[in-house]
This record gives sequence, C-alpha cells and structure tokens, in this order.
Amino acid sequence: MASLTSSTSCHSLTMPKVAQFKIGLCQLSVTPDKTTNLSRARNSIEIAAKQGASLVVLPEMWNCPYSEDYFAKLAEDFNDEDGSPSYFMLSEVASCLGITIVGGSMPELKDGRLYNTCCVFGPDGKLKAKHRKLHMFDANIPGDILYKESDTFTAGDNPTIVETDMGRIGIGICHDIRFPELAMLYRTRGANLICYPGAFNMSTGKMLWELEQRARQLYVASCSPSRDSVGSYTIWGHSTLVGPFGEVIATSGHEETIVIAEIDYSALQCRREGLPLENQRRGDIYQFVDIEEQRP
Ligand SMILES: O=C(O)CCC(=O)C(=O)O
Repeated sequence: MASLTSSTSCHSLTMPKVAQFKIGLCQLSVTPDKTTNLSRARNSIEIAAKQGASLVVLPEMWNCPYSEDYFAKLAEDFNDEDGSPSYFMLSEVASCLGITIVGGSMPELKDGRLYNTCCVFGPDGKLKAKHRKLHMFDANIPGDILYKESDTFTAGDNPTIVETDMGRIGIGICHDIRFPELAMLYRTRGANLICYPGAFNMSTGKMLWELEQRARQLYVASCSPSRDSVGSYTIWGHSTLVGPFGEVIATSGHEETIVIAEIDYSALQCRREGLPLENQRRGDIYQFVDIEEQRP
C-alpha cells in the first residue's frame, strides 16, 4: 500500500495507516420515525462495509427529518445512554464492523441548547471527534427560500480535524461548505479529506453543491439525505466524492443509495508536490482584517 509523504513545508502531513481504501456514502431516506431511521442507517452502513468500505459517511440529519417540527423532539443528549439510541448505534456498529464512521449529523441537546452535530467513531467504537455546525443556514431569498436555522440551533465554535486510520479528516456540515476559509484551514493543517454531511435544497443544490466540493483541492466527500425524505424542505441529494484535482470520482442521483468509491492518497501527494498551493499562498496580502479596524 502506498504511504503518504509530502514535500510541503506547511503543517506536516501525518502518514495515514492506510493510503488506499474504499469510502461509502450512505444517502438515506429519512422518516419521522427514529427507529426506522436507525435501522435503515445501520443496514446501509453494513452493506457499505460488506462492499469494502472502511470509512462510511452518513448525511446531515439522518435520524430526524430536516424540519423545525422534529429537531427538538428527536434531539439526543449524547451523554445519556438511554436517551441517545442514535449515538450508541453508531458506536456499536463501528466497533462491530471495525470501520470508521463519520456519523452525518444529528440534533444534539446539551445544557438546554440544540446543536447540529457530527460524531466521528473509530473502529473500536470510541468517539474520536464531535463537530458542531459552525455556520447557521439563515437565508431569505425572495421566491426561493426562507429559513432561519439560528432560530433553532446554536452554532459551534471549533473547527474539527480528526486523526483516523483513514487519514486526517476535516469535518464541515452543509452550510459550512460555503466558507472556503474553513477548507483552507483544514488543508493547511494537513487534512487529506474533508467530509461534509449536507442537505442542500433544489435551487442552491443545483447551482453550488458540486461546485463547492470541486473547488477545495483535496479529497472531499459529501453525503446527503435522499430527496424523498420527509420534511418541509426538498433535498437535492447527489452525495459525491471529489478528488484533489477537482475531479468527480463518484456521485449519485437523488434517490436512496450507497456510493462506494476508492480513495488513493498518492493522488493527493501528487497534487501537493506538483501544485504546492500551501507554499504559494500569500497569506501576507490577504489576511482578513475587519473593515472597522482599517478606518483611521
Ligand atoms: O448553503 C446552502 O445553500 C444550503 C445550506 C443548508 O441547507 C444547510 O446548511 O442545512
């Protein structure tokens, strides 16, 4: 198996234990019934693992419809073993199958607040990282979409990079994908792959979902619920794996499905050596300075 080295002088790349492996993107149909969602997700994860995936990614809000009517009702406190069946199912199935799971996102209840949270489990079933969505999807586009995620959820405060057997992975949730600064941060910190569980809608999905992924210049995996999911919001679907040159390696339509695709980090090494963006970038001229601070 190829190993990963780098000639870049940015944050040094860690050697993933495995540089070539299969990823599974479980594009799930989501219902109002959590038990049904859990058994569908488990089944889909098992099929992906059977097809050789050692890293499996789930969609944003896979255990709960993407709707304000359900978030609070189906939220879980991950510290409460009895009150968190989704969290413990993911942990158990990861250890049973000996795989890494980027567990999409779930509504998390913590100290009276709701977060849109992604949990990453290692092959021993232990929680490796928890990413709370950083950027709230507050949109008011007349004739198209009116949605205010911040009415329901609290934004997280930390970017998330997690060391796994399948490389260094940066996590973003849905609207987080629109902020290239976050991806740039992950890239300069040596991430091999960014996983974006997401649920774009019909208009922003068509325009931007794939484009945002192809512009990141490392491996990018996205995973969406399928379009027939229940909720007040029509989901775009199209879970995708993109390579470091912006190439779409594998994608899906909008129906429930599993995308299985191969990741080979030697392609990333080739991109980093042949096109050393991390060395070329001119952070000295485009640091973000608040406009107020520039006023005399
Ligand atoms: O940014 C977008 O267009 C869609 C974002 C979204 O649906 C979300 O963050 O849940």
